[in-house]
Amino acid sequence: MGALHEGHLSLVKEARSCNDIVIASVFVNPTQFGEGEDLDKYPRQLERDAELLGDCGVDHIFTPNCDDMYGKNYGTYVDCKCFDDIPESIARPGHFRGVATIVTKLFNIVQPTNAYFGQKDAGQCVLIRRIVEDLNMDVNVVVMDTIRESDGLAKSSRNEYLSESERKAATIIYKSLTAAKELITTNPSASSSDIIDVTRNILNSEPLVSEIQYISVESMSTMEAVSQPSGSKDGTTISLACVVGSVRLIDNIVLTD
Ligand SMILES: Nc1ncnc2c1ncn2[C@@H]1O[C@H](COP(=O)(O)OP(=O)(O)OP(=O)(O)O)[C@@H](O)[C@H]1O
Ligand SMILES: CC(C)(CO)[C@@H](O)C(=O)[O-]
Ligand code: BAL
Repeated sequence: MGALHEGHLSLVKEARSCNDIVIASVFVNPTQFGEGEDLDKYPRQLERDAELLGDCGVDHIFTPNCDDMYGKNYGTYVDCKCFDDIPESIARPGHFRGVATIVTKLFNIVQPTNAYFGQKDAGQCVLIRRIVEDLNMDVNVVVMDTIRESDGLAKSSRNEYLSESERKAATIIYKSLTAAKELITTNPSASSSDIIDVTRNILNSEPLVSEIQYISVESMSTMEAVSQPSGSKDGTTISLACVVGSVRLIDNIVLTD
């Protein structure tokens, strides 16, 4: 969606090193924003983005406007029902419908061999793999690790909204996730509810965390909640969404592979 940072550029660089032609899309997709969310204030800096993408050797930048993507009579949406109950979907109703729709449109327009996404948006990655499978799309989905600031905060375009004190406070997110990882490392049979309690207590220790929307331990391949990571046949992640000051941030880390 633009306002590019090293997280986005890591996807572009990997694409550049593995493909003949690289196309980057920059589009702030209105259908994935709910009412009262930050669609209008989302940072838009196309000139700077184009320079950064050029420096990474991108061949083409696709920057449609809203009318190009959703004309007057637009009426088709991709709705992945099995995603309705995951916490990010409950926190942002309609979000994944917007994501599934725009990604389907981008895939149809660009017809990529490989498409690159970031693990930071864990639910999005699982959703995209799901629509590719369900709708028989001939695209290889590649998921890249989350790129972080030196203090652990996941890079995000929304970090720009944080004041100085909120930016410092936001480091609690990664601290709380690494504490969860430590617990499962020292006690492999820990239950998800114990892991979530540890994470929640650490987040609650930071006064600038004004709301915890969810903390969940889930299967990495389906995003379904698991009650005990060691009992899961899949790898598991812990994901959370919280509000620092008035800025909503998400993050996740792998608990078990
Ligand atoms: N820190 C990061 N590390 C790796 N990939 C990332 C990172 N941040 C974003 N991405 C990936 O870049 C792609 C485009 O993301 P998008 O344009 O929505 O940016 P964003 O930084 O996730 O925005 P925001 O966090 O403000 O929602 C997505 O696949 C996303 O997962
Ligand atoms: C789905 C997406 C990757 C399409 O560019 C983007 O809109 C995003 O990260 O939400
Ligand atoms: N990558 C997530 C975009 C969003 O928050 O809408």
